[in-house]
Amino acid sequence: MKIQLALDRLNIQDAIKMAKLVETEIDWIEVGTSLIKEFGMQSVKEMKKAFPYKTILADTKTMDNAKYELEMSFQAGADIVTVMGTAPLVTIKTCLEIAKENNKKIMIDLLNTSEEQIQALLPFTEAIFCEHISKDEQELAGKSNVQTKSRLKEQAVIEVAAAGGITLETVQNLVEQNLDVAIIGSAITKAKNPQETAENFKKQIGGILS
Ligand SMILES: O=C(CO)[C@H](O)[C@H](O)COP(=O)(O)O
Repeated sequence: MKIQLALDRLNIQDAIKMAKLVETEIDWIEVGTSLIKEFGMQSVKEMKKAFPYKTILADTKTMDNAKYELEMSFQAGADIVTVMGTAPLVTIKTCLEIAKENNKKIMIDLLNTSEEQIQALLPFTEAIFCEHISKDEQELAGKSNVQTKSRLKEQAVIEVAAAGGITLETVQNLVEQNLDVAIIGSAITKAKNPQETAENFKKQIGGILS
């Protein structure tokens, strides 16, 4: 399982510093929606410049304007861009086309996506699917990833990620389900010792698989 470091609610320089601290323990770097909203595509450009050999995910959470938003993100240096599963199918299909033209990928964020829509999306096997519990659901409705039981891998040959409040304790649940990407934000970025925490995540994931 890969670790995607989610960088949110930081300025660009602090986000780069955080990623440098844990660079060797993580696989992909996510430029979080909050950075993109606050600093625009500059945040993606600077992250790619600082980490040219890492996979950079731009968490644009695209809902519309697929061609414009994806081309802009890929030009800025993103390797993967997110689109919401609740977006119209034509938007998601266009995201896939633009990603293919650029030899890049998309991640479909399934936050609040109906079962019917998920079934319509499963044939898009080139995409990565993300089971996501939002900040508001975590903080205001008491949901956590320890409850996530993804059925996606039983239904299609796809890469599946999980996001939302993942901790050293709850990551085991994802490993046991054979998920492909653990998206981890605050458990690392807000830790007293981010480097040690990232190392522990890596050990935890590696330890269970070996
Ligand atoms: O997409 C996000 C917020 O919308 C975050 O990337 C995701 O929730 C991971 O961060 P954390 O581990 O802090 O929940």
